Amino acid sequence: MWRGVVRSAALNLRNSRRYSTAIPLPSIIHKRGIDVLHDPWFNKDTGFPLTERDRLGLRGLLPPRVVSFEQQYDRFMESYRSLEKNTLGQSYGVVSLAKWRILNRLHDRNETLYYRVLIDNIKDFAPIIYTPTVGLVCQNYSGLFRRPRGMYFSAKDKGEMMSMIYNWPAQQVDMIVLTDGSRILGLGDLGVQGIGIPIGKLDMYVAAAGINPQRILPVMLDVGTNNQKLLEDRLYLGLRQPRLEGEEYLEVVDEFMEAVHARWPKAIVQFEDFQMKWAFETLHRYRNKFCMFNDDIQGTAGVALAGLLGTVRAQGRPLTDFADQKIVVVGAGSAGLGVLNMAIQAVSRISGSGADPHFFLLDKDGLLTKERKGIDPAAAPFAKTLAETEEMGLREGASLVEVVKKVKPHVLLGLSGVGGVFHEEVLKAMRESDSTKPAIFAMSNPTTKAECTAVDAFKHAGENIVFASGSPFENVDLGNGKVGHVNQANNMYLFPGIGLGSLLSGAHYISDGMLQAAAECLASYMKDEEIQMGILYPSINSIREITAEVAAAVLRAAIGEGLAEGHGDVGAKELEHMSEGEILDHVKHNMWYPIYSPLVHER
Ligand SMILES: NC(=O)C1=CN([C@@H]2O[C@H](COP(=O)(O)OP(=O)(O)OC[C@H]3O[C@@H](n4cnc5c(N)ncnc54)[C@H](O)[C@@H]3O)[C@@H](O)[C@H]2O)C=CC1
Ligand SMILES: CC(=O)C(=O)O
Ligand SMILES: [Mg+2]
Repeated sequence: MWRGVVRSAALNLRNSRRYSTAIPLPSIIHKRGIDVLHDPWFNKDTGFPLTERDRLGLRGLLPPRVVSFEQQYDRFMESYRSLEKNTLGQSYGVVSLAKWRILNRLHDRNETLYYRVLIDNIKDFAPIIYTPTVGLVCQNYSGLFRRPRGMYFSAKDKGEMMSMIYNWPAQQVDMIVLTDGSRILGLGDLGVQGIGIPIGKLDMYVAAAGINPQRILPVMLDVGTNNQKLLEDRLYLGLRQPRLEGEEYLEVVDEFMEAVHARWPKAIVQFEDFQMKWAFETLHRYRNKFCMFNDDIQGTAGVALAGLLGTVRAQGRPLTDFADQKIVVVGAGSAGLGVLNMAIQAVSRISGSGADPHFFLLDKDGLLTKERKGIDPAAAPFAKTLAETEEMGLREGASLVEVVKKVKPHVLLGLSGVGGVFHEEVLKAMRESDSTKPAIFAMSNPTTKAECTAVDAFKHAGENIVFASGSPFENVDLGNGKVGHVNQANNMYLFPGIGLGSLLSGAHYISDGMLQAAAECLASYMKDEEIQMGILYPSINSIREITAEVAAAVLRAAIGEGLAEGHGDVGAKELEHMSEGEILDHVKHNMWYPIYSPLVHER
């Protein structure tokens, strides 16, 4: 048994060494003695070789035996597997928080080992450090809090941010994920507790894009919360005040962006889980000024578009038929509108025609039409005209069931944040779809907010559907050896590559062309045989490979548009002269891989 564990771990180590440099370069450290053991960036626990123990003043501070990295790895995995065994039969919440705790303790102690186990076991661990468990962690963050991670800028820090940013210990930061906690997954306003999302997203950056963990920065902008329960919670760790609004709010975000830009002008800032009004407002405000993007609007759009194009291929039709697909989008928020924007642009590109009438958008009040009172300006361009709805026998505010029955859509796509909104009647109505392979995308997170479960989708909508969800579900056993494949339609397939490609390009801003290149790369990644089997996205086990491809596509687009200025010692001219293959190699070469590097002490 034990030998088996060792063998498979060794295999994993070999497999994932693909993007590593053969001999690790030394890392300069300014600490000695016990401080080294307490620094998770440099700590190797019992793995410090004797010579290094001498050099860093560690002799006597550790038990005498030197344990190899592989042995440390196996020891952790054994503890993890026993925890799994010991918590069998307990509730989802108890088990997943226990798993999160054991990983979090390793994260806090030894980042090199943490990221290695994460990379090698990404399928098992992504659901813990990312959706769905990260949602539960955010909901319980104030109680779970032990050690800080990332930075917190609050409404009380106005006027101080330019100096505060220098409190961060790293010289260089490449990637920042920023939230104000106002719309955490489908869980609503979680205030300061939303910091779990930037932490989880940046873990995915390290695992998928190989961003060096010493160069990432999770950030919480605490401008208050409108969540009454949190305001009354005695453990709540954030500001106890209602959210700032209007100019007061924007002044805080402006000051933060200026401070980041002043210290790290080339850092990429990913906006994450902002409520819709601020998601769109900040994107418009900063996108030409800073190298930033909004993952919920732009990352999600690319992943959804890749899935939508996949469903056309799954029907055995050419991509030009995308323009004929009838798509019902449920949720007119930042994610749903982002998807519609990108899908409509894709229709124009593919078919050469203008805006397309085959998209139907619903929000909490049903079908959106031009008749809607007080329609949000961002949603207005997608509202149906009276003539269009009358032609379909529909009306303003028609229910989802009515819309599905009348439209017979090829695709039903949920980004509503409402669990179970694709109920039995809706799913059964999808059996009358005009598609030979109707597609159901239940993209809301976490699992409790998915518009339907995978089992219900295959049970009610039929076995010939293509199914995707934002959080992972197991494949569905359809009997007689048949399997209903579950895809994970999550922006994790794009944001790491968008971030890495943009970083290596050194572009001043992230253009539509760079984002489109990312989506197209993902869309063309899967082979026809896989698509025929309903597999629209790569396995999460190959997330490092797909991320390298996406990053290379983004970098190529930046070079093509003349936006690339280069990064580090590779300048614009060198990038321009690289072939496609060389660009991909350049990306891979820049992906950090967790191995212990020799530590050299400098005063
Ligand atoms: N799978 C993925 O990669 C991603 C998933 N999401 C998920 O999408 C969900 C929505 O995110 P945002 O658009 O940013 O939120 P949002 O709050 O901006 O928008 C939610 C929209 O859903 C609508 N809605 C609420 N109840 C509804 C109902 N019963 N029927 C139809 N529509 C209803 C609202 O009116 C609103 O238009 C969240 O659960 C989030 O986790 C978001 C980004 C990426
Ligand atoms: C995946 C993601 O970004 C969200 O659910 O908000
Ligand atoms: Mg998000």
